[in-house]
Amino acid sequence: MVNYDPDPTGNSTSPGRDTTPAPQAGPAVTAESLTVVRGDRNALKALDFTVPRARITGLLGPSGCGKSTLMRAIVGTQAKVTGTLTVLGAPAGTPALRERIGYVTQDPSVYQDLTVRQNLDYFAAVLNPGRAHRAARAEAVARAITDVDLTSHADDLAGRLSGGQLSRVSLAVALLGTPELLVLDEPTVGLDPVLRRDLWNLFHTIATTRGTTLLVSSHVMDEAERCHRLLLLREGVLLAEDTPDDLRTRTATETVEQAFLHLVDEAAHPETSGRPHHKPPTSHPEARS
Ligand SMILES: Nc1ncnc2c1ncn2[C@@H]1O[C@H](COP(=O)(O)OP(=O)(O)OP(=O)(O)O)[C@@H](O)[C@H]1O
Repeated sequence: MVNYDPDPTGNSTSPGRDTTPAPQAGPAVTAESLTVVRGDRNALKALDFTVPRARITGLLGPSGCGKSTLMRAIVGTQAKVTGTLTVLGAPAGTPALRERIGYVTQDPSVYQDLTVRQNLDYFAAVLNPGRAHRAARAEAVARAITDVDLTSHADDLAGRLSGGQLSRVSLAVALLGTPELLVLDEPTVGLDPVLRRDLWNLFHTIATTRGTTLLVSSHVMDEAERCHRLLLLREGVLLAEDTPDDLRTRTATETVEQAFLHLVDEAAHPETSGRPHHKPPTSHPEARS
């Protein structure tokens, strides 16, 4: 443990040519020898990586590889973290970081018996209380509802929304505070292809126009193509930290999924490393669309 606060209670969405303005400062997240113990095993094993500012970094890997654990460490809710983890210039878990980070977990955290707008009004009031901020709150709520495309459901009870709609309400809550870092744990699970595309478009808009850093986890490998950078994780080990293009080039593969499988094989059989897989293997069992 070096700098982690142990008690944190306190139509294409592909990035293609990267036209995002250059980030102004150092990385949003820097990890050195980041290790997390969960139960009797290491869920994350001595990870070194950075997350650049104002970009979308995809955190990809199969179920159970440690994606949520890594996100929890970054937002400061994970116990038994060792190594160095610096977030927006401060040790992860520092209380002052809370209002600078938006975190959406896999479980929608909204009140089922309130409407979408009432939920957002409530969280806006918690973030920015007082009569003097009423107009600013109303503006923030209206913008967040538009951002996640829930205008037509604004007055529906959250308890009557679909899973995908509910997760968009959670995202809207996270957007209320205009966070510098947005950490999204599998935000597109259960969404139809149109909504997934729209959400990825939104992520790009947020990164490009607001300069927000996004860390987005997924185990759907084709979503990797929509990220500026990737962290590929397997069994708590970082297999790669690269752009999708460079990853494909260096593994001589055509898709990030093939690149992932190449790296898995390479890690298992280092003696054959350097021998690229030209032929795509059958679909990875964890990949789903
Ligand atoms: N509460 C817990 N206690 C002990 N071990 C846990 C706990 N939660 C998760 N783990 C273990 O930590 C490892 C990483 O889990 P994690 O939830 O971070 O994976 P993930 O990549 O986010 O998976 P998924 O894609 O299924 O959400 C797994 O081996 C898991 O079994």
